Amino acid sequence: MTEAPGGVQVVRTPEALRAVRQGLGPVGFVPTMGYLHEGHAALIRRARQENALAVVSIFVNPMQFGPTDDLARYPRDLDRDLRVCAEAGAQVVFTPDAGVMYPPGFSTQVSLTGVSEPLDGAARPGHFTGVATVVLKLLNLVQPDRAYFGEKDWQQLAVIRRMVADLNVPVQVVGVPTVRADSGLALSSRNSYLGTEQQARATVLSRALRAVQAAYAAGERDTARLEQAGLDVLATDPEVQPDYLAVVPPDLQRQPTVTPDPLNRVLVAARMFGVRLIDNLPLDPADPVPAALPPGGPA
Ligand SMILES: Nc1ncnc2c1ncn2[C@@H]1O[C@H](COP(=O)(O)OP(=O)(O)OP(=O)(O)O)[C@@H](O)[C@H]1O
Ligand SMILES: CC(C)(CO)[C@@H](O)C(=O)[O-]
Ligand code: BAL
Repeated sequence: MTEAPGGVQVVRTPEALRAVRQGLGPVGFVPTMGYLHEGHAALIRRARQENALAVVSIFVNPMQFGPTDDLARYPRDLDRDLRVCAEAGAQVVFTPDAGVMYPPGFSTQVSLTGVSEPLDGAARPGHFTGVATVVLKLLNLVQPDRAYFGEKDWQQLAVIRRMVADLNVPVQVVGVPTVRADSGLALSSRNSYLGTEQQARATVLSRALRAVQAAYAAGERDTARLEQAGLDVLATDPEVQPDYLAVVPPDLQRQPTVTPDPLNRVLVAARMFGVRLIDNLPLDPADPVPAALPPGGPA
């Protein structure tokens, strides 16, 4: 165990983690892949506010990357991350090596059907198996009372809620609203691949989502026509290569028409300048996400 500037304890093994975790009050846990930004800081601050101890993990999980994904070039800066963690109030950072998480002989995978299948599940085969497997391992290692995930990764949040409910994992999953730049661009570690001008162009994603919200507010209830309102905006920039733009109910299974539900969502994934970006918004901006009705359905 080492102590970084700001008083954060850095631990790299399950044994050291168990030692710092022992005997303390409620633990809030924020799993991340590092290269932290204000979106991560919002999760960490919330974890610290609601718990005695805030633990952050930083682990670029190879299992959730496909063979053509950006594992090798994924941005990393541990010193800067430790400063963000300290400023946001984290007391412990768990940053294991891949060999600690996946020692020789590792053979287990956690796979979900249903909520993990459409959208990013279809676009990134195996991705949610990698996410579910590592998140269950991290939850077992940290044993938090609450775990915090961003709504920016809406489908991931739904997958984790489903897994936690299905496998009786004793943790409360907390979703945290997406933090955006003033331009509307959702903050994301992968934005660092883009220059300033390219980030300005990438606001086309959130503008497309808002066009769908506007069509819904104007009374449109046909899923394909709602989606077309967003696709028309994406088509204004020839750089955009959409993977999907989809209007979905809480279980993420697309239906021909929309039935009112506060968890209806519009999600987009697209490649721009060689970078894959995702974003989502509620279909009706007047709908807050109800605490008792999580994405993925009631537990
Ligand atoms: N803008 C944001 N607002 C709120 N939470 C966020 C935001 N961006 C990421 N998160 C959340 O932070 C956690 C860790 O995410 P991760 O480390 O993959 O960051 P990321 O910015 O989403 O990276 P990437 O660019 O790889 O998608 C996840 O629960 C994710 O949903
Ligand atoms: C939840 C997570 C840390 C699992 O590797 C990752 O998918 C992420 O950062 O969103
Ligand atoms: N935030 C999602 C992590 C990934 O794209 O692998």
